[in-house]
Amino acid sequence: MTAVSVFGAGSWGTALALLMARNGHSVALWGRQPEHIAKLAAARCNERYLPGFNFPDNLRVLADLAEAVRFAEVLIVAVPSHAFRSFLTNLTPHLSPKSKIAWATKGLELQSGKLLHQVIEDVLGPEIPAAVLSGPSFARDLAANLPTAVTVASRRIGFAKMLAGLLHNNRFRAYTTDDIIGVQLGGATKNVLAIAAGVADGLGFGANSRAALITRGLAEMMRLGLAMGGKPETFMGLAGVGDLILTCTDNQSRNRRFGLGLGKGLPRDQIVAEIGQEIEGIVTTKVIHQLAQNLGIEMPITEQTYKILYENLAPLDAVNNLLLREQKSETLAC
Ligand SMILES: NC(=O)C1=CN([C@@H]2O[C@H](COP(=O)(O)OP(=O)(O)OC[C@H]3O[C@@H](n4cnc5c(N)ncnc54)[C@H](OP(=O)(O)O)[C@@H]3O)[C@@H](O)[C@H]2O)C=CC1
Ligand SMILES: O=C(CO)COP(=O)(O)O
Repeated sequence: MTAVSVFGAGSWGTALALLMARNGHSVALWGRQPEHIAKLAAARCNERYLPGFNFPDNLRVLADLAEAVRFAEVLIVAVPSHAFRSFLTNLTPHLSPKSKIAWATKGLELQSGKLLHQVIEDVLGPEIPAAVLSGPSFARDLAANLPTAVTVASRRIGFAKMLAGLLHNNRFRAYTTDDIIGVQLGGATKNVLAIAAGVADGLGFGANSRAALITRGLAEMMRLGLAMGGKPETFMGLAGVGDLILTCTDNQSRNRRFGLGLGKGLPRDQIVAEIGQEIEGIVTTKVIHQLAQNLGIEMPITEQTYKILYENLAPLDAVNNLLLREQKSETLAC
């Protein structure tokens, strides 16, 4: 039995806390709003973000950050990417020399374009053991104990294995790798492509378009990922094509639903309000588009998604822009 603290009491933090508590570990789930945490404590369930799944006795909820850090050496961050650096800064004074940090956040830092392990190095230094968890995994499916497989990446493979061991059970497989860059870029880029897939479906373009978009989206993900130092096999694995397929094809995805709304012509504010949860791909589209420009990498689907989100391009015009591109070789373009 190991003590683990999970930070961020949204849908994903709650699902991960549930998983590890069900595995018999002693788990603390921290959230930033004392009123929200009081409701979780009273209901023994997260009615706001993950209704219908009761907390086991070995899952405690906390609103005190220092107490949550003291509770465990293994700390798992599940706050959105826009809050990542500020959250780490708040965490710093409470860490012990034995603290190990993992994150399940999918995204990059907007202002700097940095990967989140670089943000960890900036704020916590290079010595702290660090690992990322990613892959095709909707919070509700995990909470419902439906079979799920993910990837855990760390440059310290011993820590990756330890974390995978905390998560692993007969319904949840956690594979390990040292490709911390590829795993993060897969998880970030798929959210942009899920918005694009939603747009295509919202426009009523159907199954052929969706399959083409996923496949050419994977080519974009790989071009960027390889240029930034990720390994090809990572993009062909759970954290790459696995999560891309999941998020582009199932309406549990908030990024896909956001795109669906845009494709149907609904006002952006209305879609965001109706979803009522984090839509990481909105900010990530901006970051990935900037990275692609800086590195001179062709990412046409990302570019058109960027234009829809940030330059008011009509979704139909964005699709036409993609279809009207010059004819080219499929493999050379990758
Ligand atoms: N849901 C899923 O299926 C999966 C999500 N992820 C990733 O997990 C991350 C978290 O998303 P998810 O849980 O789904 O989002 P939700 O919208 O379900 O919850 C977001 C949570 O983050 C909290 N939060 C927001 N800002 C801050 C902050 N500044 N400091 C601390 N906490 C903050 C919110 O708190 P409050 O309620 O107080 O606003 C809320 O608890 C994202 O990067 C997402 O991509 C990864 C895999 C699966
Ligand atoms: O990352 C996820 C599943 O792997 C969740 O996707 P959304 O953030 O689009 O809901």
